[in-house]
Amino acid sequence: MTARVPAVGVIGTGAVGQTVSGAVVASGLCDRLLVASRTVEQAAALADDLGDMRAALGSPVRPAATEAGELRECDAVVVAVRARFTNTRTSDVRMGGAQANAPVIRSLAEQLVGYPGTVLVVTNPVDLLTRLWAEVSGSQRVFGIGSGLDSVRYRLTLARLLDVPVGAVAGHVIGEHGEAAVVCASSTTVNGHPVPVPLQQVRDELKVRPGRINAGMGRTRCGPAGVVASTLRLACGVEDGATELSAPYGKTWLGIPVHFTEGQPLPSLPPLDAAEARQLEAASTKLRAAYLAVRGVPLQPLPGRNGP
Ligand SMILES: NC(=O)c1ccc[n+]([C@@H]2O[C@H](COP(=O)([O-])OP(=O)(O)OC[C@H]3O[C@@H](n4cnc5c(N)ncnc54)[C@H](O)[C@@H]3O)[C@@H](O)[C@H]2O)c1
Repeated sequence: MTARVPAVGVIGTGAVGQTVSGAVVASGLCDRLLVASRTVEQAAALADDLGDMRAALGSPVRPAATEAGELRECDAVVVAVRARFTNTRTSDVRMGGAQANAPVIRSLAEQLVGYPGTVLVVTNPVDLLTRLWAEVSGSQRVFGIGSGLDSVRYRLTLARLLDVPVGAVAGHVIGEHGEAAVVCASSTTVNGHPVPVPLQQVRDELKVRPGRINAGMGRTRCGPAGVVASTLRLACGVEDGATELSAPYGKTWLGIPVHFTEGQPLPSLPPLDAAEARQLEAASTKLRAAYLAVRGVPLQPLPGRNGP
């Protein structure tokens, strides 16, 4: 196993990009952390701030600002960009970013065509935009962060409802990172034993939790950053294990468990009961249709230099 990864890149210096970068510096994952954003000023500012963190912690990670196209030398690149738009949706909220974010993802993926490292896409709607990045760039190791966060929230919620330690709970949320998420209750265990899952209470919490975090502090950032940081460790071969990632499945891309051994990914679907299998098929149908619209979004000039 690799002790420390040579270089990791982060594109986007907003809430998620900042928190991911801070987690990488604090954890000492890599030798160099290269950050890029819409403007060089944003990237330079984050690199300076991370430099302060590095000095305070004595971290080995050396941060530097760069441009997205220069990230080829990195072992892994995290994509946490967001176009400037106002999301007016009250349901299926993540889909609200499809038309605005697709041209940005397409443009960045074109700058990294054939990139051989791992790409972790965070930008929503993540299942569609991960697929878009993979198809535009032709890269083979492209995964989306989303179902891993849903699964962490599921295990936390179930542990609270059943009054057991979270580490005792094993279970997945797969499918779409959004309204069509599938809670794999039938294969969920506590200390290795099947348990009755209070599904409605779980679904209610999964639905309101992101909105509650957003309402309280503007954006969700620590949860996604934690999932990105742990996935970087798996994908870069620092440790073996599994997490739920958006990856090719059947005729679309959606969240499924992926097991990494020395950085090599192996997707594997958990056993599903009939209702869960139907829900997964519905998610797949929804994402296939939604992707057609995203793929048709033409490349537009990048947004101006004002704003986030
Ligand atoms: N998948 C998940 O689990 C999950 C969780 C939280 C957030 N998200 C998504 O992650 C994305 C980022 O969220 P955020 O809160 O950090 O957004 P944010 O608005 O705080 O930051 C977005 C960043 O992207 C940068 N950016 C915009 N256009 C760019 C371009 N062309 N090139 C480079 N950088 C560019 C902006 O300058 C800004 O630094 C959003 O789409 C959000 O919905 C996903």
